[in-house]
Amino acid sequence: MNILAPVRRDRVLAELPQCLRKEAALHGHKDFHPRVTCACQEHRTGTVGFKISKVIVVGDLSVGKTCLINRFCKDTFDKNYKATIGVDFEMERFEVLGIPFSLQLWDTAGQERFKCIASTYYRGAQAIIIVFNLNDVASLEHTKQWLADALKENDPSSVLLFLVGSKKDLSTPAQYALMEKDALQVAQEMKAEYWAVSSLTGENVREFFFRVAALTFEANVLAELEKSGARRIGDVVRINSDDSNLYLTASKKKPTCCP
Ligand SMILES: Nc1nc2c(ncn2[C@@H]2O[C@H](COP(=O)(O)OP(=O)(O)OP(=O)(O)O)[C@@H](O)[C@H]2O)c(=O)[nH]1
Ligand SMILES: [Mg+2]
Repeated sequence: MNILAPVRRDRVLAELPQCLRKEAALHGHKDFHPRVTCACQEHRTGTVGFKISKVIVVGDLSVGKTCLINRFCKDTFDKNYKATIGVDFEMERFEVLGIPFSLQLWDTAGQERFKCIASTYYRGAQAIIIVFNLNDVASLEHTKQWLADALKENDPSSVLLFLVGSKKDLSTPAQYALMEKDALQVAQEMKAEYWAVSSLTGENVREFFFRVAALTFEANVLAELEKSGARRIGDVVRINSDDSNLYLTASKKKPTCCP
């Protein structure tokens, strides 16, 4: 996909999409961070609009990673299982608060024999999506190992984590409620945001990826502002030759709306 192609109208985010469950959310704020909104209004988002953020999708074989990506990116669903061999990826271009923002979604293989090829692509992720099957408790238990492997190649302090239960259409409300209890606990332990989706019906798929795009964008802009802030603070000049202790930052230009 051409990175310079115009953003589809249904990939435009003007507001922060909400989390699924407050108990396991990366944050429960209703709106984007005020510094982010302000930076976007003033087009002070640095390199964010030109960057592509890497998102990796991991989890047991056949939990539905490929179907999840295909439902969002192509709006298709294949009921036949075709194992992913190694990795595959899709590009998705968004516009968040008026700024172009691209996600590269890496679909990795869950099968043990392809895992070592797939794991070489884990590095440099800004978000990790760990998928399990809502109808298979073992796949939930394995998510901790998938996370540990993915974190070996990434910075745990800056990467965003999402725990996603798939195939929601196959569980009854009672079965779902039981599984959700365990899944919320795992998500809290991992410090991941919890979602439950169905690629067959499309339930929550778009909402989930919008949330991933929005939170990754927000984290990117905040990091960019911190970097530019650090540069300004380091850039000092002495303004009074009589007082050797008096220093002032070089940039006197005040932002118009930032706190
Ligand atoms: N009913 C139902 N079936 C699903 C859903 N998502 C995936 N499946 C089915 O589950 C099987 C595996 O789906 P994939 O998306 O290929 O699984 P995967 O996690 O990519 O598997 P690997 O590539 O081997 O790691 C396929 O037969 C899909 O049709 C869903 O939401 N509901
Ligand atoms: Mg696959």
